[in-house]
Amino acid sequence: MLYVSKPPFDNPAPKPLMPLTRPTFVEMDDVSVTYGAVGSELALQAFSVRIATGEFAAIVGPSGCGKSTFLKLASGLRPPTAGGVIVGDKEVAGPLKFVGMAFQNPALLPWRKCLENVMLPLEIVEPFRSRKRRDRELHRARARDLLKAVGLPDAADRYPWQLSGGMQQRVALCRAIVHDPRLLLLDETFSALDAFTREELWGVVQALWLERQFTAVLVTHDLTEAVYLADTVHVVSSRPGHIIHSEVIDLPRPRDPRQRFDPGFADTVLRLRQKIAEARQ
Ligand SMILES: Nc1ncnc2c1ncn2[C@@H]1O[C@H](COP(=O)(O)OP(=O)(O)OP(=O)(O)O)[C@@H](O)[C@H]1O
Repeated sequence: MLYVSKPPFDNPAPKPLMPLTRPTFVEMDDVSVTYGAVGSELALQAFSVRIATGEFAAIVGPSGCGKSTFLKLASGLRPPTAGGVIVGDKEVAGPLKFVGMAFQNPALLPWRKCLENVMLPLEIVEPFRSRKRRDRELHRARARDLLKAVGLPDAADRYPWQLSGGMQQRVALCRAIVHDPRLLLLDETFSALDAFTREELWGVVQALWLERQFTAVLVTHDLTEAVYLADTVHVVSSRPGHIIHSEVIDLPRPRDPRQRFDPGFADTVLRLRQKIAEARQ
């Protein structure tokens, strides 16, 4: 059972802890990660977190506190040095097939048209891979439908370099979810975009998440983005990172970017900012 503080929108002070009843999907207990020789570069220490199935969680914290390291653990790209990492009821023992990832850089393959970029995971991840030849047209339709869903109906036959940065990031989001991942990891996915494009992409991600109901974890430096998108925001201490504050964001869905000007929203952002400032001291 996950215990987090209740949303504060009617009151600037955090409310007492309350239970979140959905089953846990990502669970880390007392995790440490050391890079290099033992003890030389301790990135995470005593890091514990629970993220519920279908939840949208955000991880925020000072630069270098271990946010990306957390994503490597959750995706199975890196084992913990100590402690346990359970995702989807199983101890993580290697890269997980049911994870989708989108990064700050869309990292699309420039020699492939957008449709073929979106289809890439279907060529790698089972069971799609084995059915690649037989289901080729179905896979193309799947990718094409996703491009339509994110507002890019005409991008399928264009190359990434023919699109704007925001359009490329939409294509990257399609690629991240085309294989129906149970867990979507977003590593500063919106941080290189201009303010308007970023807001548009928040809406795109929220709509995809509401429709498909995967578990999502967003790592970001943007507290407004975290409060706007997440059900729960976790604040990580400075290195070696561990969670020092967790807060439920109880705004109704679907959320509207205009809500960020509400006093309660601003109070929450300010409080999280204060927590990060304390973490840096
Ligand atoms: N491959 C590596 N080898 C050695 N040290 C590393 C490696 N990757 C990360 N680190 C160190 O581990 C710590 C945590 O890094 P990480 O990238 O997880 O932090 P972060 O919170 O995502 O940083 P930022 O907010 O700046 O992106 C940092 O001190 C970093 O220098």
